[in-house]
Amino acid sequence: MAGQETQAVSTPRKLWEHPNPESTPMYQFLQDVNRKHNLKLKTFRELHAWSLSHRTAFWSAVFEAAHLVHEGTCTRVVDESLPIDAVPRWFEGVRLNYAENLLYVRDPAAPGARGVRNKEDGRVAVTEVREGGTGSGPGGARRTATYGELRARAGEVAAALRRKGVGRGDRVVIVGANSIDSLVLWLATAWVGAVFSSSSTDMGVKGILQRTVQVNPKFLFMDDAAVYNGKTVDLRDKMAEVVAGLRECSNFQGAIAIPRFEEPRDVSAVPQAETWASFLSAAEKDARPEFVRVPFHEPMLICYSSGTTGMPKAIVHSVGGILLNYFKEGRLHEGLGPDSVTLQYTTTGWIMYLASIGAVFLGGHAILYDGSPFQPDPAVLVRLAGELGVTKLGISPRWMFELSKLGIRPREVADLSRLRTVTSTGMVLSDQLFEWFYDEGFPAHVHLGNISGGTDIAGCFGILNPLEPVHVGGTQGPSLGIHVAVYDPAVPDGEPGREVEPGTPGELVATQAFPNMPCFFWGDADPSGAPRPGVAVARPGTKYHAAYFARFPRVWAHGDFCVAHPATGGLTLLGRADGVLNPSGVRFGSAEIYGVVERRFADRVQDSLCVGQRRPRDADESVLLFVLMRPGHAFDAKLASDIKQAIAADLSKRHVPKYIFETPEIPTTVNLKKVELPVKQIVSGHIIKPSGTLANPESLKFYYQFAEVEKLVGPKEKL
Ligand SMILES: CC(=O)CC(=O)O
Repeated sequence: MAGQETQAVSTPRKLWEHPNPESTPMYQFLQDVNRKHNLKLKTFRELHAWSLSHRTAFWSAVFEAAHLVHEGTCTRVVDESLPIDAVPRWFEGVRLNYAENLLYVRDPAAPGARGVRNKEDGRVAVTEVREGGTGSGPGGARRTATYGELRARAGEVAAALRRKGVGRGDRVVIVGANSIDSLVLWLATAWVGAVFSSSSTDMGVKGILQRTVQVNPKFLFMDDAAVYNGKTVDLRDKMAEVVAGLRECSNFQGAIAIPRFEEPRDVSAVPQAETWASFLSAAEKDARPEFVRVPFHEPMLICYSSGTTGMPKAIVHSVGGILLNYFKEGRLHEGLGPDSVTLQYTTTGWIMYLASIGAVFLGGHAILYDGSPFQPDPAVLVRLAGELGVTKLGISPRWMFELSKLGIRPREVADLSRLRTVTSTGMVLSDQLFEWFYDEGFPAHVHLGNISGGTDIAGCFGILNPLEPVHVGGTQGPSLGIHVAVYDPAVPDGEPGREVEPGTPGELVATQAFPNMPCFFWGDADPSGAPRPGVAVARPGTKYHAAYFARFPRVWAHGDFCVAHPATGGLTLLGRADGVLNPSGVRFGSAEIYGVVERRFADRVQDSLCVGQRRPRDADESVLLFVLMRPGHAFDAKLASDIKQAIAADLSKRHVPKYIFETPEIPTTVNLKKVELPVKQIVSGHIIKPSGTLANPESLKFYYQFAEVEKLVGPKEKL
């Protein structure tokens, strides 16, 4: 597809459709809406259109279907007259608690005043699998917790937090694994009305502090060790450095070391640190505290944008927004429920951590995996999915790519008969991986859901739905209740945007408010810190507005470049908007180039990075493509020329990069997303300060020489 030209309207290959759509929660929800509102909606698209034109009715229906444990009476669902940049409040008058909703269900008939009953005590809620604990390798571990155990443990930690003075609005941070202990801490933090924030143990100290200092936490919890890629890492030195960095935080009271193995490590040499056991012992006899139910729009979770060039944004999400949106996505779009067994591969430092534990909210069983997805071998997650009867696997295109290159066919590795859904996010899912998934990878009955959204909305703009088929390429379509549109990228910043026709690429925007917009950025709205009990929550400030509303007035610009398919209505992501390539005025996404390299050269090229170069002296933008070779394969002029020819043939001559070079390393975030923006800035002549979010900041040094690319170009275009 070329730049701003319109795509030919041919329907891509159909890969999957639901054998019995009427059995799905999405269909049942549609019928409920029809009954209640005397409507005759038939299709997902009709339901989606209604969800936009009747926002109050739609979100009320989601609220009712979710059976949220709450108190208070909703005085207004939302002021529909407010534009999205007013960041309207939702469900005013409703108070609720995140942990309570994960551990209990609403039951007005239950005895007692709270109108709730336990989620079944004996049912397994979570299974933690540490790398190596998959039945095939030594040294690993598995643990499970039932709903009863989770409730007891979270209650005990909540009591300890209360005793230490942690309450509504205080921040508690963890640097920990995707483990039961981390989940227990999250539940306990939410239990007392405090705000939770997590980072992964593989982040560098600078990255952890760039995130954590911003939110001025009362306590840091940190694992005392980690396992990754077959290695055990002692984290006590890192803990000491993080504690030292947190001393500048006025609220900070100390660190608690969580034992990652049976035997806790001695942390007596870490200043201001105590063990998990000593932290808990102080509150041993305390009664489990009452849940602190907070207003719907009050903060529950802080996550961070990757901030590949500057400080990460500390994005604050509300308790109500998270719960309601997760019900909409998990239950309606993905069909999850009490019978579900989910495995979302993620660290605690990525927004997918929320999805990783989401099954607990819906009464299901969440598998928490900690470690490399390729240890002891690349089929490990497939075997685990078969063995534990996983019904939904959440994974990334990178994982599928590696399996496809290694010739691993998941359907031949394990019994995947119980698997219903595989979701993929983190990067653009190429067309060839869609085809691989059904032709070679997974059983035909599995629903492949390409999803896209992100940390900013703790959810998705483009998502799967069971009422429409899956075709090659893109997400199936928009998420209910979110008015997604594609705007003309040629409109200058700050000027009113205009929608482009389906088939024409542009910037992904949302035009109407939705409940899972962030409440504010920490430190942006209210530098003094937390909301105080009884005081209204802070409102978004200038950084928030600059992040989303500066591009087009009164419209949320998400920073993604995408195209809506004219025939299927699917939404295909083409890359980040700030990475859009624009040589000679032709705009296209880097994902289009990656698709060709992946499709045609994956046997030799492991990965690639494509950026635009525009220095002050340049009249036009040049496109630079960097390729990372697979071990044992050499880069040469012939390969560069073959890649150029393939891009010309598959896309157009105007897509062909001006230069192709070999690179020794591609910069990525700790969540393994490759990052283009710092490289784009570097090759355009800027000196940048790498953010602590990068997994390999040193890799950026290589790219500075390309600011003077003309001096480097030899006959082979190779360094
Ligand atoms: C849902 C997502 O979009 C997750 C991410 O890649 O940030």
